[in-house]
Amino acid sequence: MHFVPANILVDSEEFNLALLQMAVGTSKVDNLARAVGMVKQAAGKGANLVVLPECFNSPYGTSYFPEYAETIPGPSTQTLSQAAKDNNVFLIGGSIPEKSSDGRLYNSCPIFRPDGTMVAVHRKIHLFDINVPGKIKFQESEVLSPGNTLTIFDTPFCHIGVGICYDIRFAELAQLYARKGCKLLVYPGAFNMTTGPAHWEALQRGRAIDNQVYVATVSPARDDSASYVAWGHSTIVSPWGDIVATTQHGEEIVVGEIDMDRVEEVRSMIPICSQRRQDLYKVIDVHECSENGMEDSLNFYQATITSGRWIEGNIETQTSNWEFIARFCFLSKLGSLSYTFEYPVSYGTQEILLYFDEPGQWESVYRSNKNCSARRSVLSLENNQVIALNTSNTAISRFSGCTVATTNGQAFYSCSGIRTFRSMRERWWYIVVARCDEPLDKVQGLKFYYKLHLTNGEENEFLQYEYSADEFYIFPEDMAYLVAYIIMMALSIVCAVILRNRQLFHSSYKLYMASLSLWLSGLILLCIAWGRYGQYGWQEKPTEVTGRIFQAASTIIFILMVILMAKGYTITRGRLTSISLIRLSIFFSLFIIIYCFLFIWEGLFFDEGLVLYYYESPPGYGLIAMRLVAWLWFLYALFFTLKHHPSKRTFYLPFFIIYTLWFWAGPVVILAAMFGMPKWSREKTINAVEQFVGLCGHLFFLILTRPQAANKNFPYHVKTSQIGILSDPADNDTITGSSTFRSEAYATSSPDMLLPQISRENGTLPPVLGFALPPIQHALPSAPPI
Ligand SMILES: O=C(O)CCC(=O)C(=O)O
Repeated sequence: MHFVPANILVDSEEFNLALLQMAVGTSKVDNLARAVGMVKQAAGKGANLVVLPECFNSPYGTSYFPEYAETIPGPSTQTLSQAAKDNNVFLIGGSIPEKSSDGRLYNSCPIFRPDGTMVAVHRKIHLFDINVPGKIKFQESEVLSPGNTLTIFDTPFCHIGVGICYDIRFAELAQLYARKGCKLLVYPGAFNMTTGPAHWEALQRGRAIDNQVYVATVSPARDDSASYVAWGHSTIVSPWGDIVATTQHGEEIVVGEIDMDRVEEVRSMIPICSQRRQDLYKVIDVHECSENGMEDSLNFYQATITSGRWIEGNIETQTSNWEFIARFCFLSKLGSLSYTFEYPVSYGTQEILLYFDEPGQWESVYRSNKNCSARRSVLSLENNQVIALNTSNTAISRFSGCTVATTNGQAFYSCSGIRTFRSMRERWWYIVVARCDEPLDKVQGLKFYYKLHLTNGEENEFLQYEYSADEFYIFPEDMAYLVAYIIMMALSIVCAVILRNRQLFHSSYKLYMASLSLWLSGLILLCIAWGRYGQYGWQEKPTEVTGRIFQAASTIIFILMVILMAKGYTITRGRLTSISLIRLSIFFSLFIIIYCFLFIWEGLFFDEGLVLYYYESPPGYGLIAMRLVAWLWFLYALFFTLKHHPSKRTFYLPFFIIYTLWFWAGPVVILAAMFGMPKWSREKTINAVEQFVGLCGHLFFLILTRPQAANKNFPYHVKTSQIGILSDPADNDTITGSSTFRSEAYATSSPDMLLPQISRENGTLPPVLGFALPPIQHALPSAPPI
């Protein structure tokens, strides 16, 4: 299996932590070699987790950072990755000056698993800018930029939160780490000879006692000749606040045992977690906070809000004790699910169940008749597919990150945690909340608030991080089409102006412009929706649906235009028969109604658990059928128009071929995608094809109707001002009747009356705005006077 939560390794209550208080010099190569040697020694001492100090590959100081900075991944992280792998240890790589792709510098801590994979990089969040007059002045922000994210990673032992040096002064960060389930906080640091003796140990013990977690700090060894003299004293403090292991300031490896039972013991003796007055104060991770945020988190509503890769909602059921809440497609070395759940303790133990897309898993339970226990039984506890949301110390509860809080006299479980997923191919995971141990005679249903954040890869991977893998590339696809459409819009406006000056700006061309504008507006909305989704992780459904409604309207108008032109409207005839108008009205009303049904169906009945595409629905099939009926109508109309006006075939032949392909391309690709394509590639493929088909439809129209002399297909040869004259309102209802233009209306043979601007020498129209209008093509018998 390629997609394992990181903590599937054998759970362990105790592990050995080694702090490498190493001497750092001016040679990066020597520093790296020294670090590798010390990692090996620490592993030899039985360490499972090894930590390097802040700035271990470069001297500490703002003047050194630009010179020593390198990219991540880069030479230093490659060396560390190999060291972690060679010694089979988790390795927290202290910190190194990092140069990012945009040229900014960060103080960054890379973290590695025992297989050498880099699982996270923590960029120092709080920059060390202080001024203690006469003692020390330091201004990291002169050269460094701050990181913007909290960093927690999974080990088989516990979740670990990471900060760098000055970060330890911020109690809120440590509180959030603890609330998110961390039982060990690690701070590579380099305090100095002023603040070191005064605060180093006190801060560390404070963070440990406040949060009842282990805290470890790791300093470089002291070098009195350096421009910045480090304090040393790397230390491990227990949740009780006592020193587990420490040292002086020389180079040394400090090893201490971390015992998870000690955390639970301290927490049960002094239960500050459950005594917290969250009704009076709260520490909030702002990235987790939507507009309503945590303030509403203890209110329970019937409604479920499911939006984007941040997913938030409240569920309360009367009888059901197994509720599907979200799905996500992972494809990365580092997918993650961060969760917050809150629910009344009186509801027993609710569990998170994680299913994946194998036949024996999701397919065997969703919409099946199995009861809750049978559905739960397909999951593997060893693979951490069940997370019991309570505070007990069993294997499935221990890492749930739950505490008990009391609000208005009612006790609530408040749980926050992270699970990681690694996946070599696109794989869906389905998240369910259930309560299967409930006695059958006393079904109470479920009641919980939830907030999930599902991500793929590293946070700086804008095109992937917030997107489910089935949605990768939709945003860049749409942006590329947007550029193409903006160019096409500009060209179309130029052509429209030329045609208008020539009095050839016909209704059919206006329909084209309307369709183009709607498509472009829809595309802009889609780009906004997908772009903001990628940036913030909240799917902007209303913007996206409005974009799609605009594009649906564009398609309907375009089909109307194509059928009208096939009927010869504005080309060989000036008006439509009343029967035609009635037929068109009925057909297009039906088209609009079916589109409305599609959007309503999608809003009300779309079943996320079945991974359907919105065309896989009765209205979706109805739309495909309508498109094919429209094509038959188009054929029929074209046949009669060509029969009566064969001279127009230079326009109608390419028109027929291109728009036949246009009518068929969408349905064929949609059906092929529905029946022959993996589910995770459908949405992006159909999106690309829909945009491409839309683009081709508009582009070919623009090409066929471009007002240039070289355009032999140009369809319009009657002025807009003459349509009224040429159409005889008294006449009705037949395609060949006098509602059609008389053939001479677009013939060269009546230049004086109909096309007075024609150059008498060569039969071409004079150029307008640099374009020359096409030559008149039809040499028909001389015209009777109108
Ligand atoms: O907070 C302090 O006193 C020292 C912090 C420091 O040295 C650092 O952030 O690198």
